[in-house]
Formats: sequence, C-alpha cells, structure tokens
Amino acid sequence: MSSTPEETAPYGGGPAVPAAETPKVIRRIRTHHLREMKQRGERFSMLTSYDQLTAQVFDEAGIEVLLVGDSASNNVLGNSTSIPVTVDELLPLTRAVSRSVSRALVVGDLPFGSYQASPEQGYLTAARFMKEGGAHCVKLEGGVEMAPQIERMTRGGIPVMAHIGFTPQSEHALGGYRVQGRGDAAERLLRDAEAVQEAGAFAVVMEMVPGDVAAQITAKLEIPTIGIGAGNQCDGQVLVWQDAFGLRTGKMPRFVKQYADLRSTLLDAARTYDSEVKSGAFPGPEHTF
Ligand SMILES: Nc1nc(=O)c2c([nH]1)NC[C@@H]1CN(c3ccc(C(=O)N[C@@H](CCC(=O)O)C(=O)O)cc3)CN21
Ligand SMILES: CC(C)C(=O)C(=O)O
Ligand SMILES: [Mg+2]
Repeated sequence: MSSTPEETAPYGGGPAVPAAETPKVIRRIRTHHLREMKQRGERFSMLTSYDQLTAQVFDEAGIEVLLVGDSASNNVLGNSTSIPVTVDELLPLTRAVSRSVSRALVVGDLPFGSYQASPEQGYLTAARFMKEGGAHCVKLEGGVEMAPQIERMTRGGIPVMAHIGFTPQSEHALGGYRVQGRGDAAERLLRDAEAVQEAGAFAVVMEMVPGDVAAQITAKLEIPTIGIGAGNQCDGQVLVWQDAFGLRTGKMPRFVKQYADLRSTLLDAARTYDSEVKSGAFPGPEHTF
C-alpha cells in the first residue's frame, strides 16, 4: 500500500497508527487508488454528475469517481445525442462538479471533435479541462487509434481514462447503438484494451461488450476496467445518474438498473406546488413576513 498515514487516518489530525489497524478511509481518490483496489479485488463505483448538488450527494455516498460526461448533451442541454456538445459548454459543468467534491475523482469527458484530429489538439483540450474545469483527469473515446493522444496527454501530466467498445461519439461510424466485440470482434476489442494500457491510460471504460469478453479483458489488464453494459466482472461500474435514479423517461438501454423513481417524486411535488399556488394554500402565514 502506498497511501500515507495522512491519507488513511480516519479522523485526520491524530497520531499515525499502523496501517493494518486503520480503516482504509481515503481522503481523496487518486488514480493509483483505483489500481490498488483492482489489485485487492475490490470493486469501485462511478456515476455521471453535471452540477453542484448531485456532486455533493454522490461524493457523500462514497462513489469513487464522478464523470462529467459529454452525455450532459442529451441529459442537461436538451440535445438528443452526445455529438453536438462543445468544450465551452462542458467546462462550466466540470468546474461545478470539481468545486463540489471533497473525495471523488473528477473525470472530464472530452467531447466529439475536440481531440480526434491530433495529439496536439487533444492535449490542448485536455489541459483546458484540467485548468479551467478543475478536472483531475480526462476521458476520451477510442482504442488503438487514440494511443498517440493518450501518450501525449500522459507525457504532459494529464491522466487519461479510455473508453472502448460502443463509443457513442462514433454512433454514425459504428452504425447505431449496438453491442461491440461479439465473435471475431472480441480480438479487436482486446487489442484496443491493450493499446490504451500500453499508451498510459490509468483505466478503461468498456461499453456494451459481452460479459465474458469484458471478464477476459479485465483479467488480462493491469489497469482497472469500468463497465457499462459489460457484465459484473469489470473492476468498476458506471451509469448515467438520470438513468440509474429514474429522472429520465423513455426507452432505457438494457444495461440500466433503476434505483429510484425521481421523476414521479418530482412530478408529484411540482403538481402539489402548482395546485397550492392556484388555491392560495401556499404561501401560508409561516412563509409570510
Ligand atoms: N441517459 C444516457 N444514458 C447513457 O447511457 C448514455 C447517454 N445518455 N448518452 C451518451 C451515451 C449513449 N449511450 C447509449 C444510448 C443508447 C443505447 C441503446 O439504445 N441501447 C439499446 C440497444 C442495444 C442493441 O441493440 O444492441 C439497449 O437495449 O441496450 C445504449 C447506449 C450511452 N450513453
Ligand atoms: C456513459 C458514460 C461512460 C459516458 O461516457 C458519458 O456519460 O458521457
Ligand atoms: Mg461520454
């Protein structure tokens, strides 16, 4: 274990005690902690977050990694896919999340067109997410073909999370929302996974990949794998929070499990407010000066 007593002391301040007697409370999740969790066979969790209040809640819940996803495009900004979102739109959301966590690792998701053109373009974009967004690392989509970008960022001090399998920014190139890595394509997926690890990525998201293929890749790689529609043998899991907690409506991908029904809760509350305003029941004397 390479964590210092300061990082593992449960209440801070007090004398350092031997690591073996100390509960493993990590003050701030770093990329190396995820790798150490993998080595110990511990899973970790990741959710998207795009604002201050969800970032605070998920951080308090103990979610290790918060992704300010380019999925803000179709979950916050009103688009129907992640393709149109821009760097300038994602930076303020990234900054809101990074300012609001005390423990979680904050990942800035590089949007379509902001890194694919060249390693230089990628580095400059990634640096903006670190400097202006306060991200602790960035994520980009792609395997073998993105190795030069990953190398460049890593060399320049920016930790990179890769994303392989179904990569939503390439929806039109991949021919729609479909499982990747079935049959012969499993070999190519493994090559992508090995290429991003070799290029220096500290973790890799695998989206819509057969569970057995994801399990094999997870066993082969030293870096942690994070699944979304990739079975339960990955080292971590990620979901879009509005899917997981039922704020979004419409057809859900098969990989989503709904842990709450926030949309009904919010709809009921909004309707009750509306009717109390219209009846004059709100505001009452206790809300009036
Ligand atoms: N709210 C939300 N959730 C997501 O998971 C998500 C986003 N937005 N935006 C960006 C990408 C797009 N993603 C998607 C979108 C749709 C499917 C989907 O429709 N999947 C179907 C088809 C699978 C198939 O035909 O093989 C499914 O049933 O899983 C999957 C991933 C994942 N990301
Ligand atoms: C679905 C996750 C992995 C993502 O990239 C996003 O939310 O943008
Ligand atoms: Mg994304």
